[in-house]
Amino acid sequence: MAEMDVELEQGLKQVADLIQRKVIEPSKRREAEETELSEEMKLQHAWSCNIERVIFTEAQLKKKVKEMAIQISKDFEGKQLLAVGILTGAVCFMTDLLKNMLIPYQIDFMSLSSYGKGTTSSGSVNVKQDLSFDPAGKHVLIIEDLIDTGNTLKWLKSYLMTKNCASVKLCTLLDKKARRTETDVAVDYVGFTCPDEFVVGYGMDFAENYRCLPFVGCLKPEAYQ
Ligand SMILES: O=P(O)(O)OC[C@H]1O[C@H](OP(=O)(O)OP(=O)(O)O)[C@H](O)[C@@H]1O
Ligand code: HPA
Repeated sequence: MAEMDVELEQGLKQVADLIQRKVIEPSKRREAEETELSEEMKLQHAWSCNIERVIFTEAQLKKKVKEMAIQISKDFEGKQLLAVGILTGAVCFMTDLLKNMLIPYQIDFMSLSSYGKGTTSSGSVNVKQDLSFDPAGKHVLIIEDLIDTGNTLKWLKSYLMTKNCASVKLCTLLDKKARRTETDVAVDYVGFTCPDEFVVGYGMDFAENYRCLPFVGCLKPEAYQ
């Protein structure tokens, strides 16, 4: 069995054991059965054992995303909005953001990568999947989970400029300002400034894991080894 599968298996056993031993209260078990997992149970989630610290809780994310959706809806009112999500990290943020929008929009995706399995940018952007239709004439809103060096965004903005879009704006949930090397790229909507740590959860990964966590946190050093 792969190392991560063993960890997952162990995590699930821990949760089952806590329920069996009634460490988790019956009322909370009922909540879990009704699909609204309690905060404690979420922290017991299989991969949460590798989390050193929760940086943004689910409640904080929910509130911020709603505020952002309202602001964006006001700014794009009356415009043909095309929301372009950058796979894969932005999926959780994007779906929550769009669910809270008050105006109509179209959706498309691009898949880009510059991190691979590590925690540092390779510096070059790899297009794994391009837009599926022509964005010409549309007001494009790029939706990112996180801006780190700014390399991906700089490349993306100049790429979309060649497509005759009416405008190109950028929205990100997290901005790691301290790590920016591309300082001349404007970010139009930012959820939170992110500490200079490698973060996971709410769509963000380390080697494709942890995207499923409902909060944003940083990993224990041993989880990288
Ligand atoms: O500002 P930068 O240094 O360019 O980093 C930001 C990019 O890195 C992350 O994607 P990643 O390559 O990790 O792919 P993923 O979304 O599939 O996890 C993130 O979603 C951004 O697209
Ligand atoms: N977490 C996940 N993916 C990333 C990060 C991060 O902190 N920085 C750039 N890509």
